[in-house]
Amino acid sequence: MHLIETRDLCHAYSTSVRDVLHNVNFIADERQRIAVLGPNGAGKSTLFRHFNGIIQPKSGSILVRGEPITKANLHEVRKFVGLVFQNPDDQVFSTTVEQDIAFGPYNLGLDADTVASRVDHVVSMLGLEELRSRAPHHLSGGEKKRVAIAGVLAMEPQVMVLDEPTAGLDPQGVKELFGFLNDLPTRCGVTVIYSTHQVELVPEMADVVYVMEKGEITGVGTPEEIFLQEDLLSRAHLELPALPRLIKSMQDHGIAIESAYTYRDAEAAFLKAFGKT
Ligand SMILES: Nc1ncnc2c1ncn2[C@@H]1O[C@H](COP(=O)(O)OP(=O)(O)OP(=O)(O)O)[C@@H](O)[C@H]1O
Repeated sequence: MHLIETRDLCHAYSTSVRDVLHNVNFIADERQRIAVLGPNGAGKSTLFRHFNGIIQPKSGSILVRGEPITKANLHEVRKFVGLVFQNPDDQVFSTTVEQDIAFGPYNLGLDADTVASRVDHVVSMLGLEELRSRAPHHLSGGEKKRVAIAGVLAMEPQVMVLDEPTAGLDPQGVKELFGFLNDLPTRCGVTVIYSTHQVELVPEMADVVYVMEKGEITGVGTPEEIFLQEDLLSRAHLELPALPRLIKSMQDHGIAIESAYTYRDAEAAFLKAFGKT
């Protein structure tokens, strides 16, 4: 049984002239890191909103732990699948950061001690100690983003869905956040699904990559399988990350070097190509 599965999912907003999602088949399993890539308007956010029942399919289905989402299980589904919105202002609204993070766990009906210990835990996991008593509306965009993530994490979902989590973060913030998300499956047994326009870190940070274009899934596979398909990438306005791009250019110039996608593999490929191993 999959944690999340969509079958031929179609969606149209009331104002849409065409389907915004068309026959989308998507699967998320335990402890996976799944990247969803695609140009603006491809339908990534719309797909994510189905995962915890914010919107419903026009046709096709969405199953969470093998069950369709119904009014009766919506609360359980939202405990199981946590969604971090693209814009943290849609999520962060309490008087202090601490209260904001506590909001979700309180809504789950947890007692005050459990809520307090969950807040402490995520504050330390995300390094938010200095922000705890600050007013969220005075935080920078990147700080707000971390608070929004902490609020969802404090509900201890089994699946964390993050809509462009790195948008608005500085390079160090992107690196830290990806490092943090990368550890979640092994550290907490959580499945991480995220959309991003930053392909550079995807080879390091995804077991499975979905590519979307105009509401359809146009590619699915490992980062290596996806980044090998030049046509697929260009149609979806995606670039090959810098390291594999450099290696490919060297190969095109006749230099004998093995293809590599992650930093570690690329380093090994360079050392081997230049006789240093
Ligand atoms: N609430 C809505 N009502 C009507 N149309 C919508 C609504 N939300 C999104 N759309 C439309 O649905 C399409 C898909 O939008 P969506 O936000 O899902 O794409 P996305 O891939 O997440 O894009 P981005 O990378 O820009 O965030 C777009 O054409 C968008 O204009």
